[in-house]
Parts: sequence; C-alpha cells; structure tokens
Amino acid sequence: ERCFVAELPGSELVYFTCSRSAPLGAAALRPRGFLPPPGRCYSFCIPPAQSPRERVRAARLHGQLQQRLSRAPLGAGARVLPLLSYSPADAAAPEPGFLVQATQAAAEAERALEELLRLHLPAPVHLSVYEEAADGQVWRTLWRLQGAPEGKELLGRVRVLPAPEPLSHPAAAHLLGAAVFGSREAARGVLEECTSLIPEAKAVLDLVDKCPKLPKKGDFPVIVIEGLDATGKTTVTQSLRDSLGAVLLKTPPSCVSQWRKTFDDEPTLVRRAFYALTNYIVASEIAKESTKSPVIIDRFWHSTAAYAIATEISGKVLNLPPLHHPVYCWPEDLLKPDVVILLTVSPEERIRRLQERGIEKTREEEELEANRFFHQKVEGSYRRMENPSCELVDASGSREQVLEDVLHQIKKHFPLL
Ligand SMILES: Nc1ncnc2c1ncn2[C@@H]1O[C@H](COP(=O)(O)OP(=O)(O)OP(=O)(O)O)[C@@H](O)[C@H]1O
Ligand SMILES: Nc1ccn([C@@H]2O[C@H](COP(=O)(O)O)[C@@H](O)[C@H]2O)c(=O)n1
Repeated sequence: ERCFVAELPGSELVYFTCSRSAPLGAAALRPRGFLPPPGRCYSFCIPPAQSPRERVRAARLHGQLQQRLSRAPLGAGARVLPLLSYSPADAAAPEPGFLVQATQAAAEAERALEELLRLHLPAPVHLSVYEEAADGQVWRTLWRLQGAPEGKELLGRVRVLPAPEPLSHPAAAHLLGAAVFGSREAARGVLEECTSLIPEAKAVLDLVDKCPKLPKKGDFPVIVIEGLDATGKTTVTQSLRDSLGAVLLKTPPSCVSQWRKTFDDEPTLVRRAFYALTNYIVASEIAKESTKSPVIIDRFWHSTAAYAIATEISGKVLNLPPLHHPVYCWPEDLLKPDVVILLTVSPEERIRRLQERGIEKTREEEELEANRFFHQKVEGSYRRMENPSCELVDASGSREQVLEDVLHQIKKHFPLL
C-alpha cells in the first residue's frame, strides 16, 4: 500500500493513502487542507532510477519538471506542492513528485499538465486526479496517459484517506548518500556519475583527487564558526584571525567559486555532493596551515549537512530526524576540527542585518526569508550535530561582545591561546 506526504503552504504536512475497501462511513475522513474547495488536485511521481548511474538523470528530471510546472498555465491560484510517495512496509527510497492544487476544475489546466507530463516523463505516465464527491469524501482517479495528443486510459477510482503519520519522516532514512554524504567516496561517486552531463564535475574531481586521502591536523587549534546567513560569521572570523594570529579559511574555497552557480542550479543529489567535496579540499589546507598557526574556518561540514537536511525534510523542525541519527555524525574520513561554534541571533535581528547589508541574496536565502520554518530546521540540524557538536554563542550583542564571548568559549578548550 503506497502512502503519500505533501507539504502544504505554511509547511504543514498532510499524509494520505488510497483505499478500495475502507467502509464508506469510515470517517468523513478527508486529509486536512488537501483539496482546497472548490477545486481539484493532481499528483504524479518521478519514476525511480533503475541503477545508480540513472539517479542523476532522475534527480535532474525532477528539477526540470519543477521549473516547468512553475511556468505552466495551471490557472489562477494554482499551487505546486512537493510530494513524496513511500511504502511504510518496505525500505525502498520514497519517490518524489508533485501535488498540484488547482482552485478551479479547469479543463485547460488539466490539458496543460497532461501535455507537460507526456512530453517529459518516460512512459508509462500515470496521473492521479483528486476530487470531492457529493458526500464530502475525496476520490482519486488514476489515469495512464498514452499517445498524443489526448489519449488516456482509466485505471481505477479509489477513496483517499488520511494515513497515520510515520514515526520518522519518510525521507529521513534515505538522506545518507543522497543529500548528506558520510565519506569522500560517497560524494565523489555522484560527481563521477555526472561528468558526461556536467563538465564542471570533472574539474571538481580533479581538484579533490589532488588532495591527500586522510590529511592529519597539525598541533594548532582548528576552530569552525557556523551559523545561518548574516549571523556574523564573516565579522567574527576576521576578528578571530586578527586577535589569535590565525589563518582564515572558508568553505567552499575560492578555487571552486567559478563552478558554484552551476552546482547551485543542480538537484540536491549533485549540489550537496559538490559542497561535500569542497570540505575535503579545504581539509587538506587545514592540515597544512594547522602545523604553523591556529586555523579559523568560516563554515565547514556542519553547514553542508544542516542545509541538506533542512531542504530534504519537508515540514517543520519537529519533522527533523531525531538526535543521534547518522546524518548528524561527522564523516570518518574528514579532518575533524577541535571546536565548532554556532552563532545564533533572533530571526528579527538576522533579517535586520540582511536588509542592512542589502546585497543580492542567494536563492536559498530568499527561501530563508520567506520560510522561517526552513530557518528553524537549519538551526535545529546544527544543534543536533555531534562529535563534534556545535557550541552555541548568542551573537545578537555588539560586535565586541560577540567576539569576547566567542574567545571565551575557545579559551575553555585552549586556555593558553
Ligand atoms: N554583532 C553585530 N551587530 C550588528 N551587526 C552586525 C554584527 N555582526 C555582524 N553584523 C553585520 O551584519 C551583517 C552580516 O554579518 P556577516 O557578513 O559577518 O554575517 P555572515 O554570517 O558572514 O553572513 P554570510 O553567511 O551571508 O556571509 C553585516 O552587515 C555585518 O556588518
Ligand atoms: N561547507 C559548506 C558551505 C556552504 N554550503 C552551502 O552554501 C550556502 C551558504 O554559503 P554562503 O557562502 O552564503 O555562506 C548554504 O546555503 C549551503 O547550502 C554548504 O553546503 N557547505
């Protein structure tokens, strides 16, 4: 039995399933907020990759469809929401897809959607249509789209019911190796798979392959400063460099800057593998520099993992994988820092600083502003990291106060510094 989870506006998750046999009275149970009245919903999923080599293509197809859906003539007020199809009974990775909420039952919107799917999805293409019946229950009609331009076959009609919320988010068990990479080889494998599609992947691999496999930290302290955008990392890391006579490094390093936009436009799988590998490039720099002086790093692996988890786990902070989940564990083959400090500021102060700075924001930061739940999930993930865990410093005071507090925290580990 397949179940589905969709993320509604406001980051609410709705879990539902379909049943042929549920007794009709069994609740005017309609999944809450699922079908905006009066309206229709449509859903479809991206067919899973048949082999590891195919997973980059499948991930890219998902991204392309998302872009095309955002431009498709689906009618005023139509919403395209992220959907996952999963089976509670087996361990297979969930299939990503979309739930399209149309505010009117517009034949034109339906035609546009069908045309898009016929054009871009490999056959057989399945489309589910959800409607409310006179008795207030929601029904799903499953269609197989075939032939051009309008051929379609009716496969069946079933009731839609709320599904029990699983103990953990359906994506949680599949983050490792797909969004969070537990080793250099795991991330490397993804970029290997895309060298024929993305030429820049080869250039990144060449850089990574020049770095020693297990670089060793020198005797000087290695300190990472983490935090959301505009929490003051640049300000603090520069002050720390000056007051500790340290070397300042950042991830991703400048040697990959020219490829960053390319990978930011790729789906999670490829984008996160890129960022994961940049940590290994910086690790070899840390190894060298920490034999000579203290090293300060502006973002490292915790950023890579926290942003990946927050993006892939839909809903709110309570949907994050629980404490001690393997996604929060430092990769065994990545040079480990001595101290990781997480700068925190209130959402209001952070937004004030972002606005004051006034420079163009990255796509992810636009999302951050629009979606405070995403912001909470990134910070919630940082807070769950372990070995090394993040030590929190409230960064909402003056620049001088924040520096003093960070130095105080560092000196607890290195009193002689
Ligand atoms: N303690 C502070 N009080 C007030 N403003 C601050 C403080 N620290 C930093 N700022 C200002 O807030 C803005 C963001 O700071 P900064 O660039 O250091 O953050 P960041 O975390 O490095 O951001 P990003 O991750 O986007 O690079 C800057 O304009 C900076 O001058
Ligand atoms: N080690 C890292 C560093 C960065 N990222 C990603 O980059 C974004 C933030 O970078 P800034 O240059 O704006 O500070 C953030 O959205 C992360 O996705 C990363 O993954 N790993």
